[in-house]
Amino acid sequence: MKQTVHFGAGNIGRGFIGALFSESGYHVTFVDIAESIIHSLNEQKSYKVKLATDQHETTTIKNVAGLNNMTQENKVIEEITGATYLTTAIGPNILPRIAPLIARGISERVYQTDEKLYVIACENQIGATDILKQHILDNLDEDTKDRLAGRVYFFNSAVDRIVPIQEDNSLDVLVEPYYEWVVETEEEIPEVEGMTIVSELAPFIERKLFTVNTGHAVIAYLGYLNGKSTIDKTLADEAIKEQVEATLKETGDYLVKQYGLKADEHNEYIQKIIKRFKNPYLQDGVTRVGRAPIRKLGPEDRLIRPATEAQKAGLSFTNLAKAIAAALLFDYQEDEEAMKLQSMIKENGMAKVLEDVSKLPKDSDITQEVIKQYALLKG
Ligand SMILES: NC(=O)C1=CN([C@@H]2O[C@H](COP(=O)(O)OP(=O)(O)OC[C@H]3O[C@@H](n4cnc5c(N)ncnc54)[C@H](O)[C@@H]3O)[C@@H](O)[C@H]2O)C=CC1
Ligand SMILES: O=P(O)(O)OC[C@H]1O[C@](O)(CO)[C@@H](O)[C@@H]1O
Repeated sequence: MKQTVHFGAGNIGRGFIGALFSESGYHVTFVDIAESIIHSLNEQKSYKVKLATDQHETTTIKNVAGLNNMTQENKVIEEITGATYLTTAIGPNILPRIAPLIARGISERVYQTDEKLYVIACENQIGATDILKQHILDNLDEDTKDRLAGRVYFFNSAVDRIVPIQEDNSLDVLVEPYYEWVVETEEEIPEVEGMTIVSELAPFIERKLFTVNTGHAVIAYLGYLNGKSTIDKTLADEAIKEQVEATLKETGDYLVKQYGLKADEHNEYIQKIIKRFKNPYLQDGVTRVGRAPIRKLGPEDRLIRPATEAQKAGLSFTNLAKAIAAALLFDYQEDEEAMKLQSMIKENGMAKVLEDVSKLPKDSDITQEVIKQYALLKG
């Protein structure tokens, strides 16, 4: 049986990427630090993926196992030597932490076999695989680096499926029915059901990140500010829905201009995404979707990049500035980044935070607009 190794046995790992590999006839080894998940995977050897629909259609995912990357390093290395694919869905901030072990696996592998290994990071970040690749290269010696060509391939990708935090401790995962996994390559690669291959990822990942993720972030931060618990409940508020649409009009104007999209088709895409957000079965918490606001306020991420690109293109960014202001007001106590952001704002002021976190010059028009919107939102 073909083998794949997937780092991150969380919501997207089990509910999306690992499930697609299993359905495509692969044995999937999940690698994670959560011992309870690893234990359950090895005990049960299967789990269920349930669709968030009226019918709750359920699929059993088989041929799965788990390894702990902290306590079973040698076994992880062994699995990497025998795998066809190595994927991650672990969170962009964690990639540097798993790169040394992946590098050790690759170092063993390239001296044992000429079989090809395909590495794909499935994270909400532009160029996530490039970033992972660089961390892996930093952990390889020159001889090993020379052996990568023709043996180890790195492809960027965009992943789109809403998988909320799961209610109980079971391995089973509730997921939305929609999914899209786009992988950038011109190589002929072994087929994986549900994987779409493109030669240029930029339009796909920007369209997804600046529609699904920007829209989601606006709902999460405004929902949080207005005391709402979930995404669907927030969208039921007409004023917030209008604000989401106004923000997606701004990202849409940039995307249409940048990638020559057809405006009416893009509007349909926006409406389709908003319909996905309304799914009442997901019960997706605003605090999950708003998680890690420092990452989300990064210069290349879902709020800042569309604002800076809109500004460069002479387009409106007022609603994006309001979304950024709402993110700066996300003071959810259980979110480490939210707490850090709040103390940074308290200590240094907003303009300095936007300079440090978002790489926006203090006197930029976006910064000035965010400060204005922040005051309006705070009331
Ligand atoms: N949940 C969703 O709807 C979507 C998530 N994504 C992206 O997928 C990635 C994963 O997200 P989720 O699955 O939602 O997160 P999650 O929190 O459910 O899963 C992450 C997993 O990584 C594990 N992990 C954390 N640190 C680790 C370490 N040092 N070593 C090994 N394992 C470690 C955790 O134990 C957890 O099982 C993120 O980049 C996210 O942006 C992308 C599209 C959809
Ligand atoms: O996973 P992140 O980057 O923290 O952000 C949450 C976002 O990602 C998703 O999990 C799916 O793309 C959305 O639910 C949401 O837009």
